Amino acid sequence: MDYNSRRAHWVPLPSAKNRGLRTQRQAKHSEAAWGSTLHCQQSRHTLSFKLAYWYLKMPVVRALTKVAKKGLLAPGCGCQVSAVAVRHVSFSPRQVSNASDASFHSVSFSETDHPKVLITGGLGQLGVGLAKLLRKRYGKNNVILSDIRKPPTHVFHSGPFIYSDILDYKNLREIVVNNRITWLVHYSALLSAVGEANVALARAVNITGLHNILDIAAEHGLRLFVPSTIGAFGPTSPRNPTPDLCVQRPRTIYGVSKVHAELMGEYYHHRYGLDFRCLRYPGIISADSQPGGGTTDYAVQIFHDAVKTGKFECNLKPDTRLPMMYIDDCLRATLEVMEAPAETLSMRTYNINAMSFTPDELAQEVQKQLPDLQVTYKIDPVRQAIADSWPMNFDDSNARSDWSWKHDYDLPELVQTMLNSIGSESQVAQAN
Ligand SMILES: NC(=O)C1=CN([C@@H]2O[C@H](COP(=O)(O)OP(=O)(O)OC[C@H]3O[C@@H](n4cnc5c(N)ncnc54)[C@H](O)[C@@H]3O)[C@@H](O)[C@H]2O)C=CC1
Ligand SMILES: CC(=O)[C@H](N)C(=O)O
Repeated sequence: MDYNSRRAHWVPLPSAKNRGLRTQRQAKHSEAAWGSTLHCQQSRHTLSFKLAYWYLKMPVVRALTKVAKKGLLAPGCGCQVSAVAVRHVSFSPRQVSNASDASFHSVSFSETDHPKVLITGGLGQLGVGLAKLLRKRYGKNNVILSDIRKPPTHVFHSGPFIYSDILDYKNLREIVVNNRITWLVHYSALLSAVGEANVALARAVNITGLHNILDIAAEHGLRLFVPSTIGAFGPTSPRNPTPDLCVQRPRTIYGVSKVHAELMGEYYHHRYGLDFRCLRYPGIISADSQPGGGTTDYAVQIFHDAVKTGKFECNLKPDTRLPMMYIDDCLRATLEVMEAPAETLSMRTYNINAMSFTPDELAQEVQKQLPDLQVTYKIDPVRQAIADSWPMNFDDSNARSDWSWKHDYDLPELVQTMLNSIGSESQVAQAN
């Protein structure tokens, strides 16, 4: 499906004619200039010229180039320059033409049935759980977790793990090529609160890193999943509920980087046929993995503190309403949207939702199970300002109608599941 849908969605370069060119000779020069502009734009990325050299040296690509050149230089029949020829000769999001991708990296139907998945930033709150789910479905060795951190022993022994820094383009490409990756799940990011504490790093990881990912995915014909977030909206967005399409003016570097990711992914989809898929996650709540420095982290911490100490100090005001989701729903949604036939996706970026609550409502639900829990409030002004600019309720009707998204966990099930899980963990810890 991938390769065919890429072809179907592929949008050609503006033809020489459209760019107001008169002769084929000019057309040829213009194509070269267009290509070199792209190359110049990429000049900050190391290896660009080396790769262009490598590309020209490859015999099959060279042959394709010849054929394409013939197309461009064909006698003046009045025909428009062939889109395919243009694509073969000069065009690439980074440095390798899509034509060569089609020849060397196209995803066959059988590979699509059993994707070979790479997860970046896989040691955070969500990656290990996603790897577990995908490995169940596609086989242990078909899902590679990666991160820049050292994996804990149980993760290291649970399936393939590899070091990958998304800021290192060459390292990423090597992993994708050597492991014949067909799907890329891009989880690396700095979340909202840590992002505000280190804007330069957040910009590098969330924006420059994403550029590497997009180019790798486009060059190698990968299906690419990049999560977005409720944080991609801001104070001028409608907040109750927030639809898929509306004003997006976030006030955090995290939110800005995620809007950038949504737009770049959709642009690459329309421009190069990249099979980009994106879900805007609410705050995700999980028992056996810790959140990585976000605004919604309180909704995880309350469970641990309730079980361990019976006391919880909340860093958001009691009436701060935010959309939330249990991790199993989030991971299943990710799998479902990745498996959804392309024709069911009327959009490439969808809101998904499950529930919406305030710290006070969450505390009351926990107190139904643990009546002695004491909750106090000590507001973190940074997190509070962020939360006040985010959606209170999320409209995910498009996901529900297009690819049948449906959540399983509401607030009572979430609380019960979290307490059971953390309770049994702490019993095991005490027994040891
Ligand atoms: N957890 C949540 O509530 C939500 C998460 N998301 C998105 O889902 C994705 C995964 O989220 P989490 O697992 O919660 O994030 P996390 O913060 O727990 O994990 C992110 C991972 O990225 C890694 N990383 C940082 N710099 C890197 C680099 N240069 N190269 C490779 N990896 C690097 C970190 O080591 C970390 O393990 C993120 O993109 C996040 O924005 C979106 C909405 C909600
Ligand atoms: C909702 C998110 O994207 C994340 N959990 C955060 O709070 O930053």
